[in-house]
Amino acid sequence: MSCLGCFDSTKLLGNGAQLLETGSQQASSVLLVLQQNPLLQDVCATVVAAAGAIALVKIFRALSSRGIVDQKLSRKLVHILAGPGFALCWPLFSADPNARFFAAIVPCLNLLRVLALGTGVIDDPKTVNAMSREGDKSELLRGPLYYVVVLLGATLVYWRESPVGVVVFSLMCGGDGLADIVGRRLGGRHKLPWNSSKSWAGSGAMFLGGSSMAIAFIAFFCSMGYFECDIAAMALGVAAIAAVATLIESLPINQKIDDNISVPGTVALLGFLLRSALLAA
Ligand SMILES: Nc1ccn([C@@H]2O[C@H](COP(=O)(O)OP(=O)(O)OP(=O)(O)O)[C@@H](O)[C@H]2O)c(=O)n1
Ligand SMILES: C/C(=C\CO)CCC[C@H](C)CCC[C@H](C)CCCC(C)C
Repeated sequence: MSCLGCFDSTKLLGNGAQLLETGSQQASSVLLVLQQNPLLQDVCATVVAAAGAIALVKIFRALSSRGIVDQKLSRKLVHILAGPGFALCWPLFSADPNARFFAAIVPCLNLLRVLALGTGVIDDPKTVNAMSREGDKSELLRGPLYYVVVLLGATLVYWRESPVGVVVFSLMCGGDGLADIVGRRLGGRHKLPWNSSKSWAGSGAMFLGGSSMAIAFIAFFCSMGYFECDIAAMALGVAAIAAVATLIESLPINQKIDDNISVPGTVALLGFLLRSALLAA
């Protein structure tokens, strides 16, 4: 009896393998065209990063508006993920000296978005909730605004040429972001003697999270050939900077100076002073 419902699994696998081969050939030819056309490559990379930014915020807008993720946690997760997510797009851009200006378009667009949301030009309470502590749109004109400006600065000033830029966003995103999440949950009674609103657990998370993200990204960028580095010397330099930035973040000053200013500012200053350690060949 012929089995009408049966299928030739061998033929199906063969077709699948053929499809995969065709797809990879097409992908290779697209990559070849992009490599031969830096302008097109940078435009495509900008579109990918911009789309990623939109997707990230939309995901946490949906999660926080459905109550799946607490609003404060949503804000911190966007804070932790946006910066490294953006930096992971940097290798998509060409080696052209103007590539950084294309990459800078992404934080610029988000700067405009944050300004429009924070001033009410765009009325989108759910997105405001995903990026604010209490849902007050004017809050976006502080932390989130400074955050995007820092990413813009790291892109234009440091780009893929200096590990200082990596340390700047790593300590702002992976450090300060994690300090909040860990500190709120594990901070408990072990508060800092000089700041009862912050804890050893939070500061420990800031140091470990920020320095780990920085070392990981610098090792990645070194492997991409963006800059030479002696991993041991670089790790020491990162640890020293992370320790000072952690101390600054722990001070009771964030009512006067936002952490998204004090932490990156400290790193930029120390990075300049320690640039030889970070770039030791
Ligand atoms: N070193 C730290 C940092 C934060 N926290 C915990 O995280 C909460 C929020 O920390 P803070 O940095 O003040 O958060 P925000 O200012 O809201 O966050 P952002 O830096 O994004 O402005 C603190 O109240 C505290 O419970 C902590 O225990 N130890
Ligand atoms: C709530 C935030 C900070 C408060 O401390 C973070 C605000 C995030 C910005 C609105 C979005 C920034 C997007 C990046 C510039 C690009 C990300 C791209 C990537 C592919 C996710």
